[in-house]
Amino acid sequence: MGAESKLFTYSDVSAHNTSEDCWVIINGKVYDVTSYLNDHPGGDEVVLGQAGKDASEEFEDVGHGSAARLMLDEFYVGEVDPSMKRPTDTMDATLPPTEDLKDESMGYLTNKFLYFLIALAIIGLGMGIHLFNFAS
Ligand code: HEM
Repeated sequence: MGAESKLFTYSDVSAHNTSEDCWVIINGKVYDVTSYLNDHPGGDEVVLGQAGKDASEEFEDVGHGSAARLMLDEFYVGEVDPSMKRPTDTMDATLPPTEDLKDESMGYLTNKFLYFLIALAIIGLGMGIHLFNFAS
């Protein structure tokens, strides 16, 4: 532990996603729970559903007691590289540009409508002058 902890990226961990090789991330720590799958009181399926992923929320939601928390040490293999962003964070980060694009296309349409109005006004003005000349 400590300074010697091994650092993994999210994609390193995601490669361990089977019942023969099952890693999960809980609160920034990486655990190899392969040997525990069959003994898990909540069943192997729920843990396998989180294999290779960040299971922090699921682990906390269940309200695991101190027995479960103490047990985690046994399976500890390292930490998630703190410089890495969670994949979901990266996905969220792509949302604003998509919104920007939408805004831009809206702006483009609004501009077209403005040009159309200006053209109408010029034609209207031309016709007005024409009619005025006729009248006088
Ligand atoms: C990966 C490390 C995990 C360990 C070491 C672990 C350990 C345990 C232990 C010891 C219990 C018995 C109750 C307690 O002490 O709190 C338990 C229950 C349970 N666990 Fe986990 N668990 C892990 C992950 C998960 C995950 C990721 C989920 C859900 C996605 C999960 C779902 C459950 C459920 C639903 C129960 C309740 C079972 C019941 O009371 O019938 N566990 N777990």
